[in-house]
Amino acid sequence: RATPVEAILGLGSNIGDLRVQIDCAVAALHATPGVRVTRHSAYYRTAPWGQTDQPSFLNICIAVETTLEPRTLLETALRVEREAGRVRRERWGPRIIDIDILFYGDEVIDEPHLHVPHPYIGERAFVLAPLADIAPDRMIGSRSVREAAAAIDTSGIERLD
Ligand SMILES: Nc1nc2nc(S)n(CCO)c2c(=O)[nH]1
Repeated sequence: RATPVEAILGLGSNIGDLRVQIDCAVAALHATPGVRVTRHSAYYRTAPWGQTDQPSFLNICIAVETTLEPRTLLETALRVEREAGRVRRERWGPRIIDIDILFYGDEVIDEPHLHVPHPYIGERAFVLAPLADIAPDRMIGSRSVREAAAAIDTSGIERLD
């Protein structure tokens, strides 16, 4: 596409050196032609959501300016996960790195493996907390990210300095 659009990505890791793997994934995304990282949230240590008998996660959100189409951005995220050594096993099991596309401009996309805005944003404190650092005024349904982050139980979320 000719004009860049802002996309918001969520990254998580709960195996290995969490911070190194998150930082390497961000660097790999930034090094991708057509992707420029413009904002980075704080790091959060977060209790596992979904399958809870696994190690806690490190989560962030980043904003990127991208000229890649949504499907190509998804393929880029999957490539970065593979290059970090991710082997897709259990659907919600532990992983070296997980990259979710949370928003792509204001587009609504419902295609196989590509659902944007990400369906669980409003229910996941591990997404809302870092998201509120970089996109507090984005809307999730009728609420802003800021409002949703203030309303959700963040007892399992720790902001790291
Ligand atoms: N705290 C936390 N729980 C999670 N459960 C899944 S699945 N994931 C992977 C992202 O969908 C996470 C995560 O990144 N953080």
